[in-house]
Amino acid sequence: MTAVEEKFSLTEVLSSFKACLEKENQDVLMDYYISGWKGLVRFMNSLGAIFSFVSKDAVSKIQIMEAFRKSSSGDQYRSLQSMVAYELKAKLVDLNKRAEHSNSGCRTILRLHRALRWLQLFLEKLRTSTENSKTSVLCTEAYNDSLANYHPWIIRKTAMVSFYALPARNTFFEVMNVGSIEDVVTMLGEAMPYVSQVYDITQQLYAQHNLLDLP
Ligand SMILES: CCCCCCCC/C=C\CCCCCCCC(=O)N[C@@H](COP(=O)(O)O)[C@H](O)/C=C/CCCCCCCCCCCCC
Repeated sequence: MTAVEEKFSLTEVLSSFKACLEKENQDVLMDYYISGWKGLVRFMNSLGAIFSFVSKDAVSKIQIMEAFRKSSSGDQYRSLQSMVAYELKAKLVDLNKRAEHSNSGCRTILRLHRALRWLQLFLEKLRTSTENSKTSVLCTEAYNDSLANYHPWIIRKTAMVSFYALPARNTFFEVMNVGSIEDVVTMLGEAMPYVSQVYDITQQLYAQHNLLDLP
């Protein structure tokens, strides 16, 4: 690692999800949402090449959202709420089948939003796990209760196989770069409510606009 290369700390990554939440009106701010995902991808890349098929997909979705933010309509993508209002009003979302607007912001964020549910479940399982818990089992359970419901058979099988390559619980805690196991458990207990809040607000926003099944 070079001097300028920062060591990954899960605390900083999860703090992006806290920063996402705008105080006054509970808007979910896009730049922090993207920044949280970028940090998670960095973590996943540090786990080895076997997860590159997952990180490539996450990266391509992050890039779609960054491009929207940098475009001439960038202000409309300031928050998830403003994005939904703008794209729906301008008819920029394919509601029934992928066609003209195959990579709308709404559908792209929906994929990340579903993955956030996996993260929420997985981190909660890690937080409450015991010394003998297997990370592959925790990850599989979290995946089956979330993302797997949206993935075709081939992706599900590939994902399941890759979970066996996850490091052991202790190594996982070390890579998080937070401190002792007790420190990790405390940090997760403090940070996860913000991730859950971001998830819940997004879920409510998408439900309110019937966007939870975008193709
Ligand atoms: C220990 C603490 C930190 C944990 C940090 C984990 C870091 C996780 C980073 C990213 C998570 C995964 C993001 C995956 C996004 C998947 C979005 C998706 O569902 N895409 C599919 C649908 O997209 P469209 O085709 O409709 O555009 C796409 O088909 C998926 C392709 C890739 C396979 C996704 C498998 C997901 C497995 C999730 C578990 C990752 C395990 C990482 C273990 C740490």
